[in-house]
Order: sequence, then structure tokens, then C-alpha cells
Amino acid sequence: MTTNVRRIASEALEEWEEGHIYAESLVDNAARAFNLSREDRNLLNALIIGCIRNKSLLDFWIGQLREGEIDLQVRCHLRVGLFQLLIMGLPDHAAVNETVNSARKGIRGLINALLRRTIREREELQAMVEELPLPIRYSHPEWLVDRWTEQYGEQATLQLLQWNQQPSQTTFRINPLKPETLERVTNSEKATPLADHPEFYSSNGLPPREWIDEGLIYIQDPATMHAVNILSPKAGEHVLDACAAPGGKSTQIAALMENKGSLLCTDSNAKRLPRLLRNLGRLGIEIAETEAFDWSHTAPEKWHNSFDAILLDVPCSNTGVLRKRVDARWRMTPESISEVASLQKSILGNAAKCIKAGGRLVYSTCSIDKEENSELIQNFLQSHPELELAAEEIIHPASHKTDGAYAALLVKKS
Ligand SMILES: C[S@@+](CC[C@H](N)C(=O)[O-])C[C@H]1O[C@@H](n2cnc3c(N)ncnc32)[C@H](O)[C@@H]1O
Repeated sequence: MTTNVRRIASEALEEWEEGHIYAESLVDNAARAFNLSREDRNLLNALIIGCIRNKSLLDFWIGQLREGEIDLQVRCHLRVGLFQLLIMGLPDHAAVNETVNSARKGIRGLINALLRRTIREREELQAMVEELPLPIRYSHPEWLVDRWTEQYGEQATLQLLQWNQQPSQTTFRINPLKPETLERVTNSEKATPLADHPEFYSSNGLPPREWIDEGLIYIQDPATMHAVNILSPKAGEHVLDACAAPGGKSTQIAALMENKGSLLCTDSNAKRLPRLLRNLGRLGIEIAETEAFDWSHTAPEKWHNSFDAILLDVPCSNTGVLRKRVDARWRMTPESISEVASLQKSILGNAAKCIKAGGRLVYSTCSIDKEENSELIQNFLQSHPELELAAEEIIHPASHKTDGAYAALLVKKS
């Protein structure tokens, strides 16, 4: 029996609605379970990610095509069908036939009728989009659009919404700790250097597996580098990466330290440590140790006043990376942002005690929300006169054409 990728996509979307699994995991799990070819996997990925990214718009169109209640199973098939016909631009024949055949017999007639009507009314349906309110047109929750408009204004919000709707490209950083990287990667046609981001490259699709396995590269966005550059770790220093897993920034820190000195990598989630260790090993990092530690608790005495430099890449709402994490916009709430901000504040308070006199700490997030960034830092500094804000950087994704990020450099007075 041939694999029907549309059926797998519709079933995955139904499962996604239960709210317990990330879109990327759905793609990975299905690709493994059905032993999908690279081509089928790419199509499945495009369908699942695209339907979640455009959920409100697809549901608006479904509402135009059929009044009244539609059960979740039918809705997921329709989302997959309409995404192909109205956004992805796949040939009508393949999109309709494969999508109709992917449904169980009892609902095929309805899906067939609505997809054929979509083809007949395609121009009208597409023309309606320009008049739609932003949260539907760009498929973001209304409260989030309002929040960004308040924080950044209408123009920046519009640019951000448009940016988040574009599929992202794969980017990676080359590992300067492996001498063979220069010849193997930077001279290869499979790697295109990113302007303005030394050491970062893009590839058409996934880069060669062996580059990853041999630690020549690490898949990450150039925005991740700002926090580490501001921290500016030096060879021979004693450095802490407090929220380290899976280790992307630890590998950047170790590279800037030229693999000299010591780097303690902690994370509260012990289950994430083996992957962190594998990544450090793969990239040839010899100065790092890992340990499970929850920074919402007071740090052990031995770490107090002991680090030259600390990176706090705290858990966050992910509002700066919604283009890549398509689930996040649908799962976050204003309350969840406040909750994570309160965790961030407690992590910062405990880690700040571990900076040496004259030492430094960079607090960083991949959020662009003020509650988790500048407001939190300003509030924190009011009750911590021993610390000074030495630099602050916010990366807005649409204007920088990278992920979003925030970093604040705090220095402890000597
Ligand atoms: C943004 S991720 C870090 C990404 C990492 N710095 C990198 O570049 O690959 C945040 C990490 O913080 C960890 N974390 C969450 N709460 C924590 C806590 N209370 N103490 C320490 N780590 C925590 C999470 O398990 C997660 O691995």
C-alpha cells in the first residue's frame, strides 16, 4: 500500500490539537513510523507546519465554504486541502484527489465537494484576505497582536506578523575548534555564508549529516551569538552557562575561550544533560563539565562569588522565534508570560550571587516581550545596587532578518 502523506498530516494535526506534542515531534515521529522518503518527509513537514502557521486563516476560509459546526477530523482534512490549494499552490488535481482519498469513506463526499468549491471560488477567497483583521490574516492570537502593537507600534507589529508567516531557512555555525572545518565546510558549495554574521552559513535543506556528526557545525540561528558576544568569555576564565541544554551557546562560549579555562554547564532538566554532553563531545570541547541544577533554588555556597562570567539563557515565552516554533503562539497566554517572567526573575536572583566581584553576567532570552526583558532587568536592578547595566541589546526579527533575542550585560561592582 502506498503512503498517503495527506492522511498522516491530517491525523497529526488532530493529535496536535490535544496540546501535548510539538509540531516538529509530530513530523519526526511520523517520518520514523512510516519510514518516509526524504521527499515525503519534506511534504509532510510543509503540510503540518504550514497548517499550524496559517490556522486562523484556513479556518476563516473553511467558515466561508460551509456554515455550521464541523468536526475536528473533517476540519483537519480541510485545513490540509485548503493549505495546498490556496497557500502552497500545489496542482489542483493532486491536492484534491490525494486529500479526498486520505479521508475515511463517510466524509469523503463532503471534503470533495468543499475542495472543488474552493477551486471554483479561489480568486474570491484569496481576495478576501486583504480585508481581514491582522490576527486572522496572519494567524496569531488577538491578544498577542494587541500586546505587540502596544509595545512596538503598528508598523513593527505588521512586519513581525509577516516575518513569522515565512518559512525559515536552515542556518548553522561552523566550529572553529575543529581545524578541518575550514576546508570541509567553508569551501563547500553546500554552505552559503550569511552576510553580516561571521561563522554562520545557510544550506539548501539540511546540511550534510557528517558535518553535524563530526562536530564541524552546529545548527543554530545567528541571533544566538549576540548574548555570547556581549559576555565575551576569555581563555582561562571560570565561566558558568546556567541554563545550558542542549548546549548551543555553551559551544560558542568554549570556542571564544579557545578551549582554555573552565566552563560549568548546568540545567534543571537532568534528562537534557546527555544530549548536552553529546553536543559538547561532538564539537571537541574539553573544558566543560555538566551538572543538573535548578536555579530557582539558592546556589550551593561553593559557587557564590566564584565565576568570572555567567550566561543565563533563561527559559522564555519564545516570542522572538515564532517563525520557527509554530506551536508557541497558540499555546502561550498573557498569564504564561507572567509565570515565566517570575521564574526568570528567581533564576537571575540566585545566579547573580555567583558572580565574582568585577565579574559579569549576561541575561538572555529568545523573547521580544518587555515583561521578560527590559522591564524585568530594570526592576531587578532597583533592588540590586551591586550590579550595573553595562549593555543591552534587543534583536527584532523582521528588521534583523534573524530570530529575535534579548541580552543584558550586568557587571558586579568590585
Ligand atoms: C532557552 S533554553 C537554553 C538553550 C541553551 N542555552 C542553548 O543555547 O542551547 C533554556 C534551558 O533552561 C532550562 N531551565 C529551565 N528552568 C531552569 C531552572 N530553573 N534552572 C536551570 N535551568 C532551567 C531548560 O531545561 C532549558 O534547557
